[in-house]
Parts: sequence; C-alpha cells; structure tokens
Amino acid sequence: MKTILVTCAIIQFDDKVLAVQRSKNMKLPLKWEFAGGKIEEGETEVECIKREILEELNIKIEIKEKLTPVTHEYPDFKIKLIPFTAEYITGKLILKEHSDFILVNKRKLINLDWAEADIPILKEYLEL
Ligand SMILES: Nc1nc2c([nH]c(=O)n2[C@H]2C[C@H](O)[C@@H](COP(=O)(O)OP(=O)(O)OP(=O)(O)O)O2)c(=O)[nH]1
Repeated sequence: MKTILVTCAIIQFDDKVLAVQRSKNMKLPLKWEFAGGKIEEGETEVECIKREILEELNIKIEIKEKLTPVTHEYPDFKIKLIPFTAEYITGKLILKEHSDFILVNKRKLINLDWAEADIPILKEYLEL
C-alpha cells in the first residue's frame, strides 16, 4: 500500500491548543485531528504545513519544533503523519473544511475522539 505523507500542526494560542474535527463527508468522519494535510510535489514539510494551515484555517503560524513522525495503517490507506508544534501569529480563524474546532488546555486534549494516527503524537506532546 502506498504511504501518504501528511503534515500536521499542534498550534498554541497562549495557554490553549487548537484541535479540529473532520466533517462527516471527509475520510475518518467526525474524528478530531491537528490541522494539516498532504505534502505536494516539490514542497518541503514546513512549506506544506504553513500552506495547509492558511488554506484550512485562514491563519498564519510560526513553526516551533518537529515531533516524531508516526506511520499508521488504516483499513484502506496508510499515512506517515509528520507533526510540528507551532504558535498562532495572525489572522481570524475561519474553518474552511472542518466541522468544528476547540481551543483547550493541553491536558484536556486527551478527552477528544482522535484519529488513530494522532494518538502517539498527542502522547509525545503531553510529555514535552
Ligand atoms: N491533516 C491531518 N490529517 C490526518 C491527521 N491524522 C490522520 O489520520 N490524518 C489523515 C486524514 C486524511 O486521510 C489524511 C490527510 O489528508 P487531507 O486531510 O489532506 O486529506 P483529505 O481528507 O482531503 O483526503 P482525501 O479524501 O482528499 O483523500 O491524513 C491529522 O492529525 N491531521
């Protein structure tokens, strides 16, 4: 099975963190995730995550740190999910694709119904 390369960003807004919910017509419907998306040809990981965040959320972020990539096999596809921590810089948050978002204290992130590939990333982030 081909592996899809996907970047995602754990975006901090002061003392809160942003999680977004996939809409019911996307793959992994209604699962929570960190915003991001597929790497396009000729694009670096950092270019990809900044572009995806601007496209999906209408905001600009500053990348802080790369966390450990996770390879995960769903029943019908396989992804390598490449996570970054980031900070909100500017822009009004507008959801272009997702059905919902939440800004929460990082300790409360664990209570959401996450896409499976995100679980190891969330655990690493909670230990930082
Ligand atoms: N952006 C993002 N995607 C994630 C995360 N965890 C996770 O399993 N994924 C999966 C969901 C999608 O299948 C894929 C990301 O692709 P995408 O968000 O650009 O794609 P999409 O839903 O438009 O997919 P498609 O139907 O067009 O193929 O990775 C995550 O934290 N962030």
